[in-house]
Amino acid sequence: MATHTMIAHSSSSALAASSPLKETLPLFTTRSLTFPRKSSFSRFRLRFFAEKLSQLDSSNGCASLQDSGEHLTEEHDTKEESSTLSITVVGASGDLAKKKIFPALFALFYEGCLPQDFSVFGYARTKLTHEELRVMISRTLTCRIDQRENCVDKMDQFLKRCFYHSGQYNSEDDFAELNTKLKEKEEGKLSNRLYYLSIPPNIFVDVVRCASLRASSVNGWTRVIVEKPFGRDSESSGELTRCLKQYLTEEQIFRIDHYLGKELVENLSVLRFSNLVFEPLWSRNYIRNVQLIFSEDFGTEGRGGYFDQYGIIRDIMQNHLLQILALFAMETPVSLDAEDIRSEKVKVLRSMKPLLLQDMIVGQYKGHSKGGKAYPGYTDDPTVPKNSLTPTFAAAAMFINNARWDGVPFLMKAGKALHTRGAEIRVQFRHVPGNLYKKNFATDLDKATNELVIRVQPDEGIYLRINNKVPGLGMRLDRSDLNLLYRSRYPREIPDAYERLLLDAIEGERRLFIRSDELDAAWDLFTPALKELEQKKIVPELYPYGSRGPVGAHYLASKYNVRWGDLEDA
Ligand SMILES: NC(=O)C1=CN([C@@H]2O[C@H](COP(=O)(O)OP(=O)(O)OC[C@H]3O[C@@H](n4cnc5c(N)ncnc54)[C@H](OP(=O)(O)O)[C@@H]3O)[C@@H](O)[C@H]2O)C=CC1
Ligand SMILES: O=C1O[C@H](COP(=O)(O)O)[C@@H](O)[C@H](O)[C@H]1O
Repeated sequence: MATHTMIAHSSSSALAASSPLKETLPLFTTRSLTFPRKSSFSRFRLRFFAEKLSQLDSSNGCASLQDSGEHLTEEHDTKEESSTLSITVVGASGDLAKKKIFPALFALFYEGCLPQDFSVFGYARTKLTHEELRVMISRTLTCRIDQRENCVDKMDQFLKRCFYHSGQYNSEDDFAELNTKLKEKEEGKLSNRLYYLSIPPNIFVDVVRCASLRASSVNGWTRVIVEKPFGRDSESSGELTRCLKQYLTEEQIFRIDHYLGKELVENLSVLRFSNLVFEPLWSRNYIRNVQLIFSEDFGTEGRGGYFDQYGIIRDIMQNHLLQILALFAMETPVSLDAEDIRSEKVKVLRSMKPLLLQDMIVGQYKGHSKGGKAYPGYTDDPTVPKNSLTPTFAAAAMFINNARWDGVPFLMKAGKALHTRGAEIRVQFRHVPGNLYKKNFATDLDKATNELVIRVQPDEGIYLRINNKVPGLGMRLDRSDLNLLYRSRYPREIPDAYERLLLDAIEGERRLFIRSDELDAAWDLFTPALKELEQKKIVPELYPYGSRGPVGAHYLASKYNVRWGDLEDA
């Protein structure tokens, strides 16, 4: 086994710079309001400082901090001026890079969240000039609604910092050339380098090998953001981790799950741990079931080739929904530090029962015509085999074997080509014992339990469904929502998940990235059922494009005496 690592390849000062200990955050003391080096300091804490200084303006918290130069120490200024950040987007010609990564980087620049001295490199095989890359990127850049005035100038400034290098993913020479170009931009300053692997997973290791051996920073940190999928099962995921760790330390690997960067997912812990009214209810004593629901109103159009190798369980459930579940169900972490939170997530994942085939159902969408328009079936995609059994829909019931959650079904449902697009967490509470008002409900009492809904997207919001009296002389009860709709409460645009996660990676904040033991625990829960599904060649239930999905999902829920909450909203 090769023993090179980015650290081994670097000088001793690089070793120090990339050591986790070096990235430990200095503590805030009231004696002096000294800011630590910004690049090693989480935005989370910078906000804390900023609030202390009453300088947080109405932006997302970065511009005000850049503007607060007079409060920074000389030491900070010197370090900031003498360091550079190079962000290399590997797979720059691809869908994700264009759709999400470049726009997120621009948004960070626009908000003043990137360091003074940064450059962005695109790397891919496609032959492009710097100018062609800039034209490509410029098509997807947008400005925040409330600050449009200087948008064009800002875009120009950003695009001037963007460069392109064409190369093969397995060529050390091509990465050595990239290294030369990066060094030109870095001008001998302390250089921090971030690689974003926006490429298919089969070339992750090649890129990491070439980048680590030939294009890692010699005097600053080098970090690599790895996109999903992290393997197809426990074995392949373990193998990927082993291969990556030949070249990188765990601290250098930032495994991204972009759902963790979504505003409402971030808010989950705040809701739970900062409101006395929720935490006491957060257990089997009061919660009847929890539902994690993801739906898209479009199919796998354009991504059929990728999707067919993975399917909806690996694409959405094993990562996005399971991560939300872990945050929802974990015990209170010792602190908000990344390792404390991630350790609690691992604990709860390891307390879960691996998914059983009898606790899941799978579906696949078929072609459908509606309003004179024909919608294709999954297997109509030319990149998908005609006899594919890959699920585009799945529902599953999972359980946590610990004192808090014993017996509570956690139901997941995820599907493509459904009637609507959305992601939400639904918490259905138990009945009020000996309900005084049993006979005053017009509807079935079973529907009259409280429900807390955290709507991740679209129309981000949190609402609590309660029972109330209908005004009038009679005594009829109704259900209403106490509704925190973000659009009304916070009219400012919510940053995209990729913005938050990119900024965190730049700042070395690992809280929202997946640690390797979390990943192992997540795969252990799904691998046996996935294998059985494939070995037994289970045929998915067909559902029409644009429908509510297979009826099997209702049978699964009713087996655990649950009704899907989203259907009652409809
Ligand atoms: N697109 C999305 O919405 C999402 C994507 N992801 C993940 O992000 C990563 C990138 O996704 P996406 O941009 O859609 O991927 P693409 O298929 O668009 O690939 C990105 C780039 O990689 C190169 N590439 C593609 N296929 C191969 C191949 N077989 N061998 C070598 N190079 C190849 C191409 O660049 P060139 O030919 O110029 O070298 C391409 O532009 C993937 O891991 C994906 O799973 C995760 C969440 C959402
Ligand atoms: O990771 C993925 O996520 C997207 C959905 O992301 P969203 O932020 O638009 O909700 C999904 O379409 C894709 O299949 C999957 O790979």
